[in-house]
Amino acid sequence: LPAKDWQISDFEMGRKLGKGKFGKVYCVREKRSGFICALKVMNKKELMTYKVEKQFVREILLQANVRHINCLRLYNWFEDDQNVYLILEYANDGELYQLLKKERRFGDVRASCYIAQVAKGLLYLHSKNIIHRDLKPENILLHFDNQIKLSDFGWSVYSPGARRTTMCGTLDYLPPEMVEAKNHGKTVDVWALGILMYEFLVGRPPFEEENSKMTYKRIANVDLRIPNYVSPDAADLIKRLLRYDPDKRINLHDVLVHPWILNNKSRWKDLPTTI
Ligand SMILES: COc1ccc(/C=N/Nc2[nH]nc(C)c2C(=O)Nc2cccc(NC(C)=O)c2)cc1
Repeated sequence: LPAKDWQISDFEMGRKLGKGKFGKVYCVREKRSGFICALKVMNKKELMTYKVEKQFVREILLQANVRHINCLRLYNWFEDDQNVYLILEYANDGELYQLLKKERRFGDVRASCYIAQVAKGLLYLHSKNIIHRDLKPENILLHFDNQIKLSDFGWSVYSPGARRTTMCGTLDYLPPEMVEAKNHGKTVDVWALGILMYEFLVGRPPFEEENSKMTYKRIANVDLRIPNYVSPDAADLIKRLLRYDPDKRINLHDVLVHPWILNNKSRWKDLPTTI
């Protein structure tokens, strides 16, 4: 990363955007240039207790080299005695999760607009041998004009021979090969794209159960139930994404030319931008 040493006094602190897993995020303005960005402040002691320094280093190394319209930029980072700071791209409309909660579920036009951009972001990451591995509405940020930004690369891995890690938080997005602790590759993100698409259209992930044993079971059996209000094209793509066998899952290039994407593309420009 460029040598320029940043420090907290280089920034005017704006509103607190929210609390991430290991730190707080603020909207800030860089004093000299007036540039608006997001500053993620992570307490060093906390990082130590949670033993996530490795994850933090990984987040920096991976995201610093990521340059794609659908991936949130990490411009730089710096530290002082108490904290480490990530200087991140600012996405105006925040977590997609909030919009999904508000709307309950998305129609085909909005869902396909977002799924196409997530697929493009994943294609780019996979082309750089980065597997995201933690795709979920909370990790997707919205910018003007319904622009999607994949964020939170703390769980991503560089090498294709991805190490199996225990997932904190939701199990809903785990594919069978992770549930059965087999080795896994980029196709874990294709499975997660299927979960995300189902959640956009139905308002909840497909294998959600009140306890994790049940969720595991339903994932391992790909016990998929698609409500009949889901359009046939959408149902077809969901089934092609949520294939048990990773090698049988549709690839991300074919997602972008699937009828559900092509038939809705012309109406993306008419989508109201989230206020
Ligand atoms: C509470 O309403 C909100 C509306 C918009 C935002 C915008 N966040 N934008 C961001 N740009 N770059 C980064 C990194 C972020 C970010 O982390 N936002 C964030 C962090 C933690 C929680 C939330 N919460 C929500 C609702 O978006 C957003 C944040 C909060």
